[in-house]
Amino acid sequence: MTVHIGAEVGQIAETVLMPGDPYRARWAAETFLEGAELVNEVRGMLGYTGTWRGHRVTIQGSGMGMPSLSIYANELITTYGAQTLVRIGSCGGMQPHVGIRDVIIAMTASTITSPSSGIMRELNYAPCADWGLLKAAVAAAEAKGTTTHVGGIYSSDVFYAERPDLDEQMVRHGILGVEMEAAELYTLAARHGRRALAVLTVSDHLQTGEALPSDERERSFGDMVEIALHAAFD
Ligand SMILES: Nc1nc(Cl)c2ncn([C@@H]3O[C@H](CO)[C@@H](O)[C@H]3O)c2n1
Repeated sequence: MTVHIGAEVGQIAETVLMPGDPYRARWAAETFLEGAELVNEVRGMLGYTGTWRGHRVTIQGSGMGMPSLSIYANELITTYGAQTLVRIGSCGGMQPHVGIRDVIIAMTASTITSPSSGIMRELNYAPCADWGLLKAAVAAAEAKGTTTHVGGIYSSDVFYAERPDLDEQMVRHGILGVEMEAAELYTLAARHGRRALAVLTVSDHLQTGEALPSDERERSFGDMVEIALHAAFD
């Protein structure tokens, strides 16, 4: 066990899906995994391990924001030997052609700052997804007929942003959506030679103000989880 994860070493699979919301970890485990067992509930950040099509998978909540994700990703990588980490979560759409319910597969993740900014100092490091995971995720999404967008996203430190000038530059430069975890996940995976990807459902839209009705969120998130599982194992 670690400071923040109560599982025994061996109870966490080499492949880990990381939703921000621990209750979504429980829902995804109950919906997609066989033999799912609760392996973590420290601080209520639920984690489950089971199998999908015979493949061992852990679904572990990351919490909201890069500092929280950094804690769980570091411990999953360094103590439990996680090799593949796929963030599954929601994001806000930032382009007119990106609709709510669409899925964004994040090639890169821009930030103003991240937990790794301190060691990067003046280096403008470019966090990017694992190509093999990204390629498999796109193939799975196309096979499912899910409307998908592949490109750059923005990992913000705030949900209640107050920088319309930044939003303008991000939209101008093609940023597809905003969330709060992927950039640090990609950076940590690169640091430790692991594979990482973020598969996101557009739940809100910053331009149109549209939001996914709560009763639709579950089904939309189901497509995202399936894409993430295929990405990891196909
Ligand atoms: N900044 C931000 N903005 C919008 Cl429009 C979001 N839509 C979903 N999220 C994600 O959902 C949580 C915030 O509700 C965070 O974990 C974040 O990754 C968003 N985060």
